[in-house]
Amino acid sequence: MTLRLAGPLLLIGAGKMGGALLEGWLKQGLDPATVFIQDPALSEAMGAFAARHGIVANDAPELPAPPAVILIAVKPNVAEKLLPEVEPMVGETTVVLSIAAGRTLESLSRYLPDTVAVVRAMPNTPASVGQGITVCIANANVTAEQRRECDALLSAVGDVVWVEDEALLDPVTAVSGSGPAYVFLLAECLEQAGIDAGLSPEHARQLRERRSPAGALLAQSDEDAATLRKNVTSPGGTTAAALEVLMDEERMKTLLSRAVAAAAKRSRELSS
Ligand SMILES: NC(=O)C1=CN([C@@H]2O[C@H](COP(=O)(O)OP(=O)(O)OC[C@H]3O[C@@H](n4cnc5c(N)ncnc54)[C@H](OP(=O)(O)O)[C@@H]3O)[C@@H](O)[C@H]2O)C=CC1
Ligand SMILES: O=C(O)[C@@H]1CCC=N1
Repeated sequence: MTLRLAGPLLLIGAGKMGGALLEGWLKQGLDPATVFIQDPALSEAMGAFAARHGIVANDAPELPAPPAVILIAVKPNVAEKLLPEVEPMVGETTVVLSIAAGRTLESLSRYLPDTVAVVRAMPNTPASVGQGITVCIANANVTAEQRRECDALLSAVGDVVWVEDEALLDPVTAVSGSGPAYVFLLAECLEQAGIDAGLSPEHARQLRERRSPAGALLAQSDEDAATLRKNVTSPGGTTAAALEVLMDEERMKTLLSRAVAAAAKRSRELSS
């Protein structure tokens, strides 16, 4: 189904995540004429992307009507400073949708009138290929229609989960928001390890590029990750030798637990 909103979409901050979402929405048929980008420091690539699609992008785009959705996709510290500027753009039916890590509903609402509808969401960059996951929470002003619009936008680029407990957003940020970076780090490390083991950089890269089907298998299989891992591991074989290094004394598990705990802690710090 083609993605449509009841009014314009104002994207404030078209960087890596805002850009990834926009790419996903256009792929899902969102009319670029309804999208406006406000970003004083648009990258050359995003500027060219916007121009190619005929999207108005500057530091103060003129909108034909109050926006249905104002998407705040700037860094968390910028989001806070920006909110007083956002206030005059909010129309009667506008919902302010923020993806800023750690920015709570309370801190987002602080600079807006009490009646403004605000949704806090945590997406991830696989949204650009329609395979993201976003976890959201709405404040009490969000109407069923506004929730439907946010849901439509976010489900156009992947799965959407609504929660009632805002504290969940910290571990969600640590696992799914930041999670793609851990997978990319693994890919980087594997590529380098291949080179260290004697592969040419070209071969190591080629083999890395072929690894994404493992993600597809994990997504499509009825088996859990541990079973899929065991399916690769022949007793006494090569995988077992590698996993002994990674899993000895729960090394990998401990390292990832520490990494996720550090990210969740940082998310909580950003809210204060
Ligand atoms: N990247 C990710 O995977 C995810 C990011 N997020 C959240 O999304 C938000 C954006 O992150 P990300 O896309 O990575 O960051 P980026 O820095 O890539 O994007 C932010 C963009 O906003 C611009 N900007 C700065 N000030 C303003 C302003 N006053 N008005 C409008 N635009 C402005 C930035 O310019 P400049 O570069 O000059 O500062 C940049 O182009 C963050 O709050 C982050 O927590 C959430 C989930 C995942
Ligand atoms: O690194 C960050 O703070 C943001 C939030 C999740 C992914 N990127």
